[in-house]
This record gives sequence, C-alpha cells and structure tokens, in this order.
Amino acid sequence: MKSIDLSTIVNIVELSSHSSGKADLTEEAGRNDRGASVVVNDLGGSRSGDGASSNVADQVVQEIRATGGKAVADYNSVTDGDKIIKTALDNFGRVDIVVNNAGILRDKSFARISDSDWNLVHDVHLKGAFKVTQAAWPHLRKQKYGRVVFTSSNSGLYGNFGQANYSAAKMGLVGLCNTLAIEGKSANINCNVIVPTAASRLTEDILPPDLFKELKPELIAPVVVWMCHEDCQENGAVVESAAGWASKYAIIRGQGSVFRKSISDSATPENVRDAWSKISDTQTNFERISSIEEATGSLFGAIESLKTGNDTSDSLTYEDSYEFTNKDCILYALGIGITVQNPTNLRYLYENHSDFTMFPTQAIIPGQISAMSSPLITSAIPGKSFELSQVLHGEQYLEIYEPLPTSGSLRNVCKIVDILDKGRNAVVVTGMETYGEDGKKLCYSEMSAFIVNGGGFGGKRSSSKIIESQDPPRRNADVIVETKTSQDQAALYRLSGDSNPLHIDPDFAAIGGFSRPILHGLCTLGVSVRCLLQRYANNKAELFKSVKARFAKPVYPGETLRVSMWREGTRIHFETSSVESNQKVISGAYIDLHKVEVGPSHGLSIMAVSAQKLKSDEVFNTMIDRLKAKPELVKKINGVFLYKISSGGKEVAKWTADLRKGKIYRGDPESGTKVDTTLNMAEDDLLDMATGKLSPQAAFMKGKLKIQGNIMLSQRLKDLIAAESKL
Ligand SMILES: CCCCCCC[C@@H](O)CC(=O)SCCNC(=O)CCNC(=O)[C@H](O)C(C)(C)COP(=O)(O)OP(=O)(O)OC[C@H]1O[C@@H](n2cnc3c(N)ncnc32)[C@H](O)[C@@H]1OP(=O)(O)O
Repeated sequence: MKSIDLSTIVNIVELSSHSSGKADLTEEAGRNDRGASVVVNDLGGSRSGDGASSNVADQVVQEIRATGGKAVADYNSVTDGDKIIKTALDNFGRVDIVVNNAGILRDKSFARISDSDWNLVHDVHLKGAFKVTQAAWPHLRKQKYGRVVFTSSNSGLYGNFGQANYSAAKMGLVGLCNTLAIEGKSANINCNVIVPTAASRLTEDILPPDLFKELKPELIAPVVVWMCHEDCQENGAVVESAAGWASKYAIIRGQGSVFRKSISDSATPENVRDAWSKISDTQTNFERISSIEEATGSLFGAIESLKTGNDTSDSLTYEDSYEFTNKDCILYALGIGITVQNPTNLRYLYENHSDFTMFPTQAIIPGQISAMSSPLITSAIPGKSFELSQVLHGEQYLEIYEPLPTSGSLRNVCKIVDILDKGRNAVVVTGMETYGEDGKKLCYSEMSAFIVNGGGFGGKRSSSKIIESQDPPRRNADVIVETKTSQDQAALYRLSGDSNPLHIDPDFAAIGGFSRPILHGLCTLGVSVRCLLQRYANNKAELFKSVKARFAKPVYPGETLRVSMWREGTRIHFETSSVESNQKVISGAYIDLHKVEVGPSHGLSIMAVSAQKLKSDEVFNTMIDRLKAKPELVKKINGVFLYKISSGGKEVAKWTADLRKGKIYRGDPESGTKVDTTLNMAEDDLLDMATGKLSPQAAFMKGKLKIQGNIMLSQRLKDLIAAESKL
C-alpha cells in the first residue's frame, strides 16, 4: 500500500492536560514524512484540569519542527474552540482534520461527584469536542472535505467504577460522532471515534505496570492517522485500539418480541414480564443496526403482525412442504436449457444415470413456491397491498449445505428478512430454509422481490442483513460464453413451479409494462450457472456451494445470453448480458465452488486469453508471464507454447501454439511427435477469440480455425468440443 501521506492538510491535535511529554499521536501525525501541518493545542493543566502551562505543547511543537515538520502551539481551552481554529487559519490558511483528544479526570464514586466534577469533565471532553469541531465545521463543509476523530473510552462503552462523569461524557462523544457522520456525509466529512487503551498520565497509576509498558500511544497513533487520511472512507465508526491491535465496534439488537396480542390491545407489565426472555435475548438471533431508518423500518414487520392478529415475531415465519419426483428434476434441467447434446448432461436428464442429480439452482424452487404461496410477501409492506404484476424478482442467493435428493418431500421455513423503501418502489427480502426428510438443513435461499410502486411508506432504504452482490474484478473477463434461449424457454420453465402469468400471458405482461412475456429471473440464473459449472466445475453439481445474483434488466425468451466470468480462487464472479438488447441482465453475481475443476477445453481457453494482445513484444511478454502461472498446462519452447489437454487425469491431446504466427499445431515438437496438423487462423479472428467474442469451439465450428493436414482428435475430445459448442 502506498504510504499514508497527510501533506495537504492541517491537523489540529489537542494534547490536553493528560498527554505525556512525548505526544506520540502528534509526533506521528506531524512527522515530516507524513506532511501534516499541526496545531498542537494544550492548556497544560494537571490531570484533574487545574492550572495551565505552555510547556507541554511547546515541547511537542519543538519535536515536530526538529524532524522538519510544521507545527504551532496553541494554549487555549478547548471550550474556546474558535480560537484554536483561528490559530490554524492564521498560520496555515486552512483546516482539514480535527482530532478531539482533550481530556481530564475527576474520578469519584457516583455519590461523591460534585457539580463541578461533573461540569468540568463534560466541558473538556464533550463541550470541548463540540466547540472545536463546530468552529472547524463551516471550513470543512465549504471545501467539501474533512476528517474528524473523537476520542472515547472503554469507560464510556462499558462503564467503570468511579467514573460516572467521565463515562457519560465519553459516551456522549459517540452520540455526537454518530450524528455528525450523517450531517457531514454529503460534504465528504468523515467522523469517527477512537477508543484507545494507552499509557498516559491519565492511566499511569491505574494500569498495572507490565501492561502500562506495552500500551504505547504510538501503537494507536497510526490508527488515528489512517482514519484522518483521505483514502479512508470509514464514517461513523467506533474503533478500539491498543498495543498495535484495532477493531471496529457494532451495536447489535436482538430479535425482540411483540408482547401484545393485536393492534387494538393495550400493553401491560405482565405481558412484558412474560415475554422478557425473548425481549432480552441477544444471543440466539441478533442484527446490527446501522441507521435510525433501519431501526424504525424493522418495526413495520412487528406492527403488521399485530394487525394480522399474530402475537409474536415467530409468527412472521411460514412453513410448508414440497413433494417432488425425478421428473421434476429433469423438467427443471430442460427448463434452463440443459441438453443431451452434451453427454455430461445426462446426469441431470436421465433418472437411471449412475450420477443422476438435481441441478443445484433447482434447490431454490421449493422455498420460492412456499414463499409465493404464503401471505408473507403480499402483506409485508405496511398499509400497502400490491398485484403480482408489480412484483419483479430483484436478487437471489442460494447456499447448499447437504447433497440434494432427486425425489421426496422437503420442508420449507420462510420468513421476512427485511423490507426496504426505495422511494417509489419497495424491496421485500424473504429467507427460506429447506430441510430434507431426515431433518437435515439442505439449503438456504434468499429472494428479493422488487415491488414496483410499492415504496413511499417511510421505511429504511438499505439493510445490513441482506447478502450483498459483488462487482466483478476490474479486468477483462477470463471467459465469455454465449448461449441462446428458446422462444419457449419461459413456457417450459414455468412447469417447474413458478406459474406467474407475467411469463406466459401477453395481456398480463402488458399490465406490467412489458411488450411480451418475460423470462423468469431464476431461469436466466439457471442458464448462467449451467455455463459456469460447465466451465469451472466439470459440470459437477457437487462442486457447487453458493450463488448470488441481481436481476438488472428483463430478458425476453429467445434472446442470446452472454455470460462473462472472472475466476478468483474458488469464487467465480459473473455477469450475464442479453446479446440482442446489449444490456446487463444479471449484475454483481458470483458462484462459490468447493473446488474448481476445469474441463478439457481449458488448453484452448488459455490460448484464447493469452492471445489477447499479440501486437507488441511488451504485451507478448506479459502474456508469457500469464501463461507461466499455469505451468501444469503450458510449456514454452523457443517462443512456441505447448498445451497439454487432459480429461479425468488422462492426457488426451497435445497442442502447440505459435501465437505470433497465429498458428496452432497438434503435436509435441519436444518429444518428437510428428506435427502433422496445422490450424491457421486470421489474426483478427484470433483476437476475437482472445477477447471472448469468438469461442475456440465456435471458431472450429464456423471454419475460422482452418485445419491443414489431417486432424486426428480422439473421439472423446471431438465429443467434448462438440458438446461445449452447444452450451
Ligand atoms: C419470494 C418470491 C418473490 C419474488 C417473486 C418473483 C416472481 C417471478 O416470477 C418474477 C420474475 O422472475 S421477474 C423476472 C426477473 N427480474 C427482472 O426481470 C427484473 C430486472 N430488473 C429490472 O428491471 C430493474 O433492476 C428494476 C426495475 C428492478 C429496478 O430498476 P430501476 O427502477 O431503474 O432501479 P434503480 O433506479 O436503478 O434503483 C432504485 C433502487 O433499487 C435498487 N435496485 C435496483 N435494481 C434492483 C434489483 N434488481 N433488486 C434489488 N434492488 C434493486 C437500487 O440499488 C436502488 O436502491 P438504492 O438507491 O438504495 O441504491
């Protein structure tokens, strides 16, 4: 990572009376190699806030200047925040960062705290941070940049005997920061809290000597410097740090419990007592609440359950069963375009095949049917009812835990995960657990229904509970596969259970604003996942772990889907586009595999990718480097690459490619195998192949990869190539 340079900023650091003579925070932030210009503010009082002296601030300023840094001292009280900011403006012309670090102690047991003990501690910690930050605020807003750090304490987060005044003030800083993080966001002002445990004059007779020695402030200063840097996008975080360790805090909320029977009932203390074990349970089920909208928004589910007369949050779940046979597995496979043309597909299409298996994405269907037949989704939005024609499938997640059966009875438990208000529209997210006949949890799926015109009910806009989609890496796709859907794709797919008329009835589709019935989102997903499994999992369902996808635009049956894939370890990111509309139809998607297994066409794929930029030597060398990353498959001999193509651990062919000449030979010159076949290709076609516009298999089929001599592919390889071209 590049170094953290604070060169363009002015840093106001209050040392406060508790700073040690060596103010490590300032030393770090103000070091010449970090570049900040620093106002070192310290009233120079004692730990309890008595007296004043310029010594401490002056000493730190000298230390900063001695290392070539810029610093000026300021001896004002933090309650005169405008004077401190004026020092920054007078000396450096601007202010970008405020580190609120001033603090004193007046430790007493609660009964003995006097008004002045309370007021003074609050003045320095809380009012001081308010005054200094408020004085800087207009400047930060005007320049649309700022970083503010507040120093809190474990005494605030957890409480500490004898520190009621200090704990209250330190927790007050967390509240102050929470709101400033919201108010400053649009002006690019990030506000965060540091919770240090450090050796200082405040703690020297409180911490055990051995621990005191280890808790050097300079091990916390880098965390503060990072939070002050323009690259740090954290906003509203509370970060604890000590001894070179740091961690972010989160406030959690339990699932809670509704404790009255219906919306018209009053609430009694007895109701609360009876529900107390659920109300106070933060262990079995909890969530992280990150905004006030999220906190109030999730109350809608509880209010709605009261309206429908249900008395506990457990009633927000819905259970039913799903019976299915081998035939349903085969029908689903046909519905997502799995074809016998690829021999390895028989495992999904023929019930007597030794590996007869359910295609993984079919596992979504039982939960989906349960959720769609329950009142969960249609009654989810408070005060709103909506039609099926308003519902679009927005996002989908699926994770498989156990091998899936090919027939039998499955039990589904569905519940609302969250409800989002997107302004005009709404998103209702449902989570479905599916259990096998032996009671084992087979899979979890999470489905977002996008309700057109369902929003505007005053709910929250985002949620931390939803499994997020992820953008692909910023590079050209590693592999691109195209596959055409049939005009009858939706008509066939709907027989697997989603009989929404949007996919078959032109009049109904017109109500939803579509020119004709659209394809099921889950069908597009199934088609994409079969291309991914084919490419990266040798078409094996058992290697599939999970998938996440967002449906970005509708697909019409008959369109050609282009699936772009990026491999990152066992995660394959993907995006699917419609070739006809040239629009992304699935975005931010990925599958996770237990293991990647690349099929026999991989040698050809590598060739395609590596031929990407043949024009210059420099790029050619880069290409060689990329090929070197696959030593098991590729060997370079005098500028010529040797590819071994294996299937099931057995070598089935050797290819030699002279990419500069755009030629590919079959055979292995090193071992003396006769090179009896030459495959010629125009450079433009080779580049098309490299950029994924033309698959190697399609190049074979379309005659763009011309064969001279007698090509002797094994029958097995011929079958595999033919099958892949019909993905
Ligand atoms: C349990 C069962 C429930 C599900 C039942 C499903 C039944 C099925 O039979 C139905 C189907 O299969 S329908 C077919 C598949 N789905 C589709 O074709 C929808 C394709 N997507 C779209 O057209 C647009 O993304 C569209 C129209 C969805 C949104 O486009 P825009 O209005 O342009 O959105 P935009 O302005 O970009 O963003 C507004 C806010 O919404 C969020 N968002 C966008 N697309 C989303 C999506 N697909 N899923 C979830 N959220 C989505 C945006 O992030 C944005 O929010 P914020 O402003 O907070 O970032």
